Amino acid sequence: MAQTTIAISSDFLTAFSKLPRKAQGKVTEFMNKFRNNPRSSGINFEKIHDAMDNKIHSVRIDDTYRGIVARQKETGVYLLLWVDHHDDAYDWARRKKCEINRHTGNVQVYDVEYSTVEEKKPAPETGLFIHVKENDLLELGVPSEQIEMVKRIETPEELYDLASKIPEDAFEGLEWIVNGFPVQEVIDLMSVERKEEKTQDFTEALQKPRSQKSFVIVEGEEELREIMAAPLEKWRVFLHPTQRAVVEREFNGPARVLGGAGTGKTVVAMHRAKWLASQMKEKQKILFTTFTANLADDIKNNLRSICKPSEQKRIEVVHLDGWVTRFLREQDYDYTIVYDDKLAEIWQEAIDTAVIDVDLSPEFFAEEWSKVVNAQEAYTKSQYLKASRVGRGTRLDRKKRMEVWKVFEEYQNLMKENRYRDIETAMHECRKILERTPERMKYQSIIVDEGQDFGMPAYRLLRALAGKEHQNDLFIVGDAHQRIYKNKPVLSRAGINIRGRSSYLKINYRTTEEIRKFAFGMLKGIEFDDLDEGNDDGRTYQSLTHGELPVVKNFKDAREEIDFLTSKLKELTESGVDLRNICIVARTHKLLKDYIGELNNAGFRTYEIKRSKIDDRALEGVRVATMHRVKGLEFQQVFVVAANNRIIPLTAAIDQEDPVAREDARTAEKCLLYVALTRAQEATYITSYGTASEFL
Ligand SMILES: Nc1ncnc2c1ncn2[C@@H]1O[C@H](COP(=O)(O)OP(=O)(O)OP(=O)(O)O)[C@@H](O)[C@H]1O
Repeated sequence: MAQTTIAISSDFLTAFSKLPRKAQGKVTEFMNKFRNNPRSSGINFEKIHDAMDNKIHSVRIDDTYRGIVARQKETGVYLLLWVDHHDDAYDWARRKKCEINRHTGNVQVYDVEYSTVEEKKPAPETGLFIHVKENDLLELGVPSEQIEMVKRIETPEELYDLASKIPEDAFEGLEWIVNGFPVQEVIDLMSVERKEEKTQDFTEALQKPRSQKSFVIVEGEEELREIMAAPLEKWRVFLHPTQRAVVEREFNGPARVLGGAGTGKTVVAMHRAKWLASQMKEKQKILFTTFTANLADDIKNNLRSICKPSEQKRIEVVHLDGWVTRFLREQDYDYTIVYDDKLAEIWQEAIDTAVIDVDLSPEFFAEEWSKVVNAQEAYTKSQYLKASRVGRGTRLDRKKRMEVWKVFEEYQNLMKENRYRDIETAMHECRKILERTPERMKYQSIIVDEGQDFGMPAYRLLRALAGKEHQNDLFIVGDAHQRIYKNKPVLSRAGINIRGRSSYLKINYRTTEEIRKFAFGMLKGIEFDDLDEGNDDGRTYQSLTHGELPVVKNFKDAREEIDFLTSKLKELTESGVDLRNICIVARTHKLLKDYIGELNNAGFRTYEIKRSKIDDRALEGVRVATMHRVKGLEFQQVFVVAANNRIIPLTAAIDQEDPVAREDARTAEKCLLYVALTRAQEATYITSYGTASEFL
């Protein structure tokens, strides 16, 4: 007797999630029984007589519910495909086939009724896929029985209506084509993991990454319990082949993964951490680091839900500033790291103290310090005088540079006197300590999320922390389109060579295609880097879902805007949307406070998302956050409010005397809007009053 393999499909989990809680309990109970012995008599494993596929059977959950299972007898594979009321489950099952695709080698579930009832008339000239050769459709994974049906599709809407009937992977390929991508490019994308040998053995076919996008093999009781506990958190179980290809790969050195908003970069980074941890030797450790503190906490929680305790204990998750502060404290380093307002005060004092012959603003000095001194470690006068100023817009001749240096000298003195450090100088000092003590603890692997926001000192520190280049040393995910802080890294200049180890994620799992396109439109005409020396045009990128276009509204005054907002919130709650899944996003904290006041007055409880606190969805209230704080998060509905002139872009942020810095700041403001809009899963509203933002 062949060994038994039990796998659950993604669709089964979706169907399961829709059952009443009591029925879910029964299904879970059944699943345990089934896992122990699918052949036991209590399972009531029955053939469905008029089913198209003789592998498809029903199983009895209770008097009301039935599960649908495909069995390949010879291999002992059981695939749990669906669960529903008796009649509905049978209806679903009758039309289905579960097969290994002859061309792609993966397991597919699809509808065959259409191909038998359709009249055999020629496909219309206007068919969306009339230009695609039959062989190419087969290569994309369209089952031969569905070729005729696909050729008859005339509009994108017709294609979307067939989503549940076409195999998931083939549907994805067809959607890429509808969105204008060349057929060959789509075939290449879809066959990322294609192996030549084809199989008719379900056990083998389930191992293909393309099958693992839709099926998970149940290994043990604990794993089954966890899958069933959060059936809609598909990211924990099903990875896209393009995601799996970077998660489970041995890289000979640093690797970089780019991808637009919502393409699963964080998901990939987390699975990568788990995968590395699962094969690590005793005492080896992984550092998983991000730019923002609240995201690090989120990641910590999510890792807990996918990792075994033995894996978890090898992964340290901390935002890099937090790591630096802790490390320096452990070294008895007697300095406090200071930010924004405090730093601005020190710069002003340094300018006031130094007697200089140039008229430049505190912002100029701060930027020059970061972009030239810290970026190139030009900490002495002679180094600064020689340092490259490429990327700075204000020209400084040697004489002016010497004047600027006087302020830098004062700045360094003041920082020393007050026992202060800016974070980038602190990172530099961490690295120096590490270099002096090479035997000190290093990380076997480092994973970086939000890689676009780290600067050069951060990457040099990470390079030092990972030690000499080695297998799987650094794994960096990021997206320059979401750069909202001032840093701009060039990995190669920090000693991180990713050549030949670079990938793109192309599917947006979060937002609708309509929101994605609208948000991406904000960035039109801007050139973005790839965190290294190349560009990233973000072009090959699409969403899996569709919905309404973003709603853009301008009001006479703030009162009218808030009335719209509160009436919309009422409408949404009445239609069943939970306020916890809605986020109101404003450009500044001051504005946010006004909205919180207004919302509270109107009877809405609010929950503000803060810097170092996760968005705890157990707590009630409509979410409110600044644009910076929503980075990395997601909500069903997003309202970007006060999208007014002088607020987006924020005058204070773009008011820079250096022309390059000013242009960068304008780009960062657009990126902020892009980030805010792409947090939405289903709908976005952008409201303004008075004169609307010039970006709209
Ligand atoms: N393989 C997958 N299956 C199902 N859902 C997925 C998958 N990969 C990602 N997702 C979902 O897509 C959404 C976006 O994922 P994630 O936050 O990792 O993307 P990201 O690229 O890091 O986004 P951003 O850069 O916008 O912060 C999340 O809801 C995540 O659960």
